[in-house]
Amino acid sequence: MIKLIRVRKLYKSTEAVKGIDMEIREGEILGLLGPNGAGKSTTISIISTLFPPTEGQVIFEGQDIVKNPKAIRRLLGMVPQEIALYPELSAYENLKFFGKLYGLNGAELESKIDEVLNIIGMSEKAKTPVKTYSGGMKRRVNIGCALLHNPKILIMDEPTVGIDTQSRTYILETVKKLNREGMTIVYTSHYMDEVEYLCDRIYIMDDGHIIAQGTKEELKASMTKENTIIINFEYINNNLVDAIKSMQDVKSLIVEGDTIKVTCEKNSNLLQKTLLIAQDLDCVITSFFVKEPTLEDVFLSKTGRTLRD
Ligand SMILES: Nc1ncnc2c1ncn2[C@@H]1O[C@H](COP(=O)(O)OP(=O)(O)OP(=O)(O)O)[C@@H](O)[C@H]1O
Repeated sequence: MIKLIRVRKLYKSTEAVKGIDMEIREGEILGLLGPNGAGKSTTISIISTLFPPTEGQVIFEGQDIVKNPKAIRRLLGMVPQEIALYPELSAYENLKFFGKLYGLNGAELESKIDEVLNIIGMSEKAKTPVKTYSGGMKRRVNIGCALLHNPKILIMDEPTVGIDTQSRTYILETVKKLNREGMTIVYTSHYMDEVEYLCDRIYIMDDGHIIAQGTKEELKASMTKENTIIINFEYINNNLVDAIKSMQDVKSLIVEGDTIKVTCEKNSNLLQKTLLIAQDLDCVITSFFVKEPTLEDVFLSKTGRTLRD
């Protein structure tokens, strides 16, 4: 649907995006995951034609939108990171203002505002000034403004930063629902769990580069040759710890209270062997599980840093 080809963006001396290739496919929720300053906002601003790249092409249905931004503008909804609302006006009045900017009027505008208020769950508070809303409610109205003109593609820049859990859940479910109804969504975040929950495919960005891409399953499978097993015992003794440590393929072992956390080579049958050792030493296991790698682990393995560093 949209292809970025060797896109680069310089702000004076800062190279924010360093020659990236990216594809957005029709009907998907695409995630851009990366820490602050990775280049996510710059990338989606270029896709939204807010400004052109310094170099590179952005192709939408055969047309280079760097040269012809109008080819995509009416089809895009952009939810900016900053709240862009008039605080003295109500949700209804803000939506009316933005709807008119999109060329909507009269009964069509009124019915669209009703529909959007319903989608964002703000019908009851529609007539109260925005300045009295919680952060989460403001974010929801911010999203509503981008939905008025029925965009085919919705681009969201960290839409859940600094809000309460209830609004966050509401926003995530709204994104899923919009996508189920056919909207293509580009979702940027530095929250790994949100991207993991929502997105079909993910690009992980860092320092202006794409450092990994794929479905979450592909990303996790590609990053690790290790498994982490967590075993809780009724009681741990030194013999048990020594016996587990001495097994081949054990890479690290951490004891925390009556819990042992073992990292080992993938497919090394360590869990079975550990269970046998515990049985031999009469150590009672109360529970155990194999920890799945997370997207945080992917980022860590590629950069040596956590997403929050
Ligand atoms: N208008 C600007 N002028 C100069 N430098 C900028 C400008 N906008 C962004 N940058 C720099 O470009 C780099 C990428 O920023 P960008 O906002 O695209 O990253 P991001 O991943 O979206 O992070 P954040 O979540 O903090 O916005 C950063 O080093 C940032 O300081």
